[in-house]
Amino acid sequence: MRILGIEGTAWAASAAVFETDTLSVSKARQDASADGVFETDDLADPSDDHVFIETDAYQPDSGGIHPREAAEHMGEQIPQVVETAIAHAEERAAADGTAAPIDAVAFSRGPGLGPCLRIVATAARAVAQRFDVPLVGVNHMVAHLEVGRHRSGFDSPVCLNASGANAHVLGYRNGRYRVLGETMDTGAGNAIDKFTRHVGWQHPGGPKVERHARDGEYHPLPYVVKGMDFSFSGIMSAAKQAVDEDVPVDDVCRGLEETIFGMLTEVSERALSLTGADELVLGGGVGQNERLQRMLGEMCEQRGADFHAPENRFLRDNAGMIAMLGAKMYAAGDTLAIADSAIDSNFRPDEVEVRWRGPAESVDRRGRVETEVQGAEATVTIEADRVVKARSPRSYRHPTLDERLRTERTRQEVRLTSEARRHGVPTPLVRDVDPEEARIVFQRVGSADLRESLTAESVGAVGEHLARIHDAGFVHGDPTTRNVRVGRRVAPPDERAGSARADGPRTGASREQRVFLIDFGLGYYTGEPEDHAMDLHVLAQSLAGTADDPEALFSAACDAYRAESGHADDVFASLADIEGRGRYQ
Ligand SMILES: C[C@@H](O)[C@H](NC(=O)OP(=O)(O)OC[C@H]1O[C@@H](n2cnc3c(N)ncnc32)[C@H](O)[C@@H]1O)C(=O)O
Ligand SMILES: Nc1ncnc2c1ncn2[C@@H]1O[C@H](COP(=O)(O)OP(=O)(O)OP(=O)(O)O)[C@@H](O)[C@H]1O
Ligand SMILES: [Fe+2]
Repeated sequence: MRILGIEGTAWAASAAVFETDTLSVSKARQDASADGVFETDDLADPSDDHVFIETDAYQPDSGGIHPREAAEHMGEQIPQVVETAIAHAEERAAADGTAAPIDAVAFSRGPGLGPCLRIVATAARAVAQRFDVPLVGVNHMVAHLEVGRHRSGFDSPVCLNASGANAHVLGYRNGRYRVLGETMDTGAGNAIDKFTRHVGWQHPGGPKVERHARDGEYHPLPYVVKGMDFSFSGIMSAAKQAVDEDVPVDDVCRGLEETIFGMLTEVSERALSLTGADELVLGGGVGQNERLQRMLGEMCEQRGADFHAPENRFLRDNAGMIAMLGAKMYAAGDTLAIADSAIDSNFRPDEVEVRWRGPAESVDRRGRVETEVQGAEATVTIEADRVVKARSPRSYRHPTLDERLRTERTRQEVRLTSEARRHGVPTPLVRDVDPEEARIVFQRVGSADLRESLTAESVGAVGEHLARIHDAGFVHGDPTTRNVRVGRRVAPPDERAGSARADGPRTGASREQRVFLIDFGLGYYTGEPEDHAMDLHVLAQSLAGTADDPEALFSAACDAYRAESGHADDVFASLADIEGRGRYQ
């Protein structure tokens, strides 16, 4: 199969030809499910794919990307890169004797700058008509992560996308890519580029920051991770201020890399831990950064996961990834009529109905029985009646930042775990603490993580508990389905009358579950409705990553929250605001 791809969401006027035999993989799997025989040896290697990419980059004279100039660039360059790619496809077809040079045309449908996208879509429609082949509308963000999955051969990895206008962690489940965590403000590259504009360096800033960071000493900047979400705006203001106050620019660049990439690595590790996945792929232009790749590689190695970063030509915006995903979509019958091929400049990756992956595939690998849990931050050893949680050093992080995060979070976890209990929220008792070693001994609670016991009752209890701690003036910071333990409630003695065993069958309220909040390491004191709403947002995202009916469960949590909270209206107003934030400007 040979597919023509066209990309032009912002800066890269790009066209590509992707030719593959590997799509027989999914066909081989389907055949195997029919007759039960599946020979992996029969599969072609993705590195045997033939990929030709022709790109003309838009380079602003000064400042950042100007939408009008970018569109002018697309208008001038797209026809020419497309003709070059078509000529290449025709040569390939002549060489191997195929009648048609291409089987389909794939184009970036969004997200991106509207005027640029329209030029790309018009070009794609024209080529589809000229060769009388189907049109495939590709989500650019999903292409950024599928290219890594395809090249790595991984089954169902967690995907970190670090591009210019975006930054998010995703995993596939139940027919869609689920956003497990994302930036609450700008994209990773845009944040860096804003800083370099302030310093007076030419766009794009990423490679310059990388060069300068090599000679710099780490300069501390604010580190903001909330569950698997994160924010860059505070870091950027602090970085600009630092250069204005004569901190050497090389040191600020080093601080930026250590902080931003430390955060992206941490949230990736959280996503691996939440889902139980043991594969990570990287996508996006910022992914070309060597320090980021090293951090992710080191983190994965330490937890026994596999990591893959595709080559740079597939990381930055390129039509190769569009053609590659286009091929998968085409093979799955996912084509567009010209009349339905409108662009979507806010096209989110979780809106895409994924037809090229099987329903049985999932990033979520649950149900393993473990006595030692490799959490995102800590190793947790589970004993008969206690658990030992040790935040071991993370060698991917700068040692100063690592030391600070481990001690602060250990102290905070102990303080807030106890404080929540004082407000009537079930939490494990703290039996021992060693802040120097970042080690806590807790009472063992519950019989399963919430993700293995997802009912409206248990998720509702989480909503109620969150409302209580929020009214008490603090947040949990990471209320995912792994940070809640569920167990049968042990009835008080008077309810036990007539029952020989404390855990035997009983009636009424005594059969209720007890729902414990654990892992308060990211919690902090705050009365801001927006911070409280973030807890609910983190819960909603983790339900989307682990539950089959996330909406119903989340609404159970919201109902219980409303019933318990003294300021629910403000919190839900902020939540609507957080969820409605467009992040593709
Ligand atoms: C919607 C689409 O147009 C957009 N594409 C995009 O932003 O281009 P991309 O090629 O994925 O990423 C460009 C960004 O990647 C950064 N970048 C490039 N090389 C870098 C490096 N070595 N270190 C850090 N950042 C780097 C640039 O500074 C720039 O901000 C997106 O995918 O979000
Ligand atoms: N007190 C406890 N009782 C029973 N199980 C526990 C307890 N504390 C932790 N666990 C188990 O260990 C797992 C990891 O614990 P915890 O979330 O505290 O570590 P972590 O490294 O912070 O993980 P993450 O950051 O991925 O949430 C939990 O999901 C739970 O299964
Ligand atoms: Fe991109």
